[in-house]
Amino acid sequence: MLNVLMLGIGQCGNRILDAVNRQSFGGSSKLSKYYSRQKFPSRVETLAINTAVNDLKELKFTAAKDRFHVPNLHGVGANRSLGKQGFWDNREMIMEEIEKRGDFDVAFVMTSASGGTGSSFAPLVIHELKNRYKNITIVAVIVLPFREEGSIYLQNAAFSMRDIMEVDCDGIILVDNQYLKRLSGDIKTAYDRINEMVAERILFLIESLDSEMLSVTDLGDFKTVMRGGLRMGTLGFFEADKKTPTLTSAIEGSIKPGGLLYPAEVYEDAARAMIIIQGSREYLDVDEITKAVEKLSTKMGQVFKGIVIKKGRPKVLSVFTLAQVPDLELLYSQAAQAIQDEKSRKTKAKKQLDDAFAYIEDLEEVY
Ligand SMILES: Nc1nc2c(ncn2[C@@H]2O[C@H](COP(=O)(O)OP(=O)(O)OP(=O)(O)O)[C@@H](O)[C@H]2O)c(=O)[nH]1
Repeated sequence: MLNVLMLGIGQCGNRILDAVNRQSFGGSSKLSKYYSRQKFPSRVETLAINTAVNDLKELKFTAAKDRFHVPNLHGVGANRSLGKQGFWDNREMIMEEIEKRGDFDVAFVMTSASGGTGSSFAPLVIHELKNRYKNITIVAVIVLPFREEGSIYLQNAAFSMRDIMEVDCDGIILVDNQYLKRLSGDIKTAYDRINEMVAERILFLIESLDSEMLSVTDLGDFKTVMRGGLRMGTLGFFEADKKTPTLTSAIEGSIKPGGLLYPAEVYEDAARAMIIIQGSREYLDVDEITKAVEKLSTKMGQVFKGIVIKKGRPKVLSVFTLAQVPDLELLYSQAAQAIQDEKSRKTKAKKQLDDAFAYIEDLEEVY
């Protein structure tokens, strides 16, 4: 049995974790957490961490014991320097809260890249986890901002992603708000929908890694995929319905833009992949699956496949890492421009104030 840790840090991370808990309680009743046990296949511990107590209060499906407020802080207002300081000041308390939950094989650390709390805590937490749990696999689930959210969010995203790569995280699963905002007109519904999509995919992955598979993929394979290419990638998903003509088209559907959490030309850009198919035995033709996956392997290099017998029409999850991420490069160039603009705005404002003060430089107040 896998021991899984799921951390949701900052508001965005907390909300995704709440969506995970909602789905794993198997219902939408606000009261479900009081009387039902989570339906995880593995031993899964969830913990929401935040500097803002109100963000934690807003959660509906995460038990009170799984919400940790870093004391004496009230959010860090998108300031990553304050966030890092907040983590260092409370490091032992935060890590104890995690460690008292026992040993773990794999951790998912979920956060936005662009706020203050999650984006500054996540790399530091990952670093601490790597030191304290020697064999743990750590995958960060990182939400990129809408590009029009402002210069501070953009610069935070750029620096926090670099910090996460530097702490030797096993891999990053990218979720792009900008790419996914097409799912809904208003922002609240878009958030909910995005969070549900992430939760559904991560739960599917955990369940599959811990299932008796007809064809096996395990945590080791997952780690190999995540460490491929740039060590960053994303997840795709496809649920077959009556209109899906073949299993092959369901597998191909899982790497099409509609099911991805981050824009990628999978055939062109993927470095390694893992395709997991779940469904009733009558739908799962192993030869067909093998052929479809082999076809993908010729384009992508290594592709692991997993087949899980589970009642229902086929559902396919694709996990892949990328060898190139042109969209991310664009985000970095936008961030660099935003930092320059911010700097020159500051210099200009300071000069204007200095010029104003210069008028009274040699004068005294007269009464
Ligand atoms: N997908 C998704 N994105 C969210 C959600 N809530 C906030 N975001 C995004 O997260 C970014 C802001 O980060 P937050 O998570 O709110 O910030 P934080 O880590 O709590 O840090 P501070 O508020 O600065 O202390 C923005 O890019 C938002 O668009 C959510 O529920 N879902």
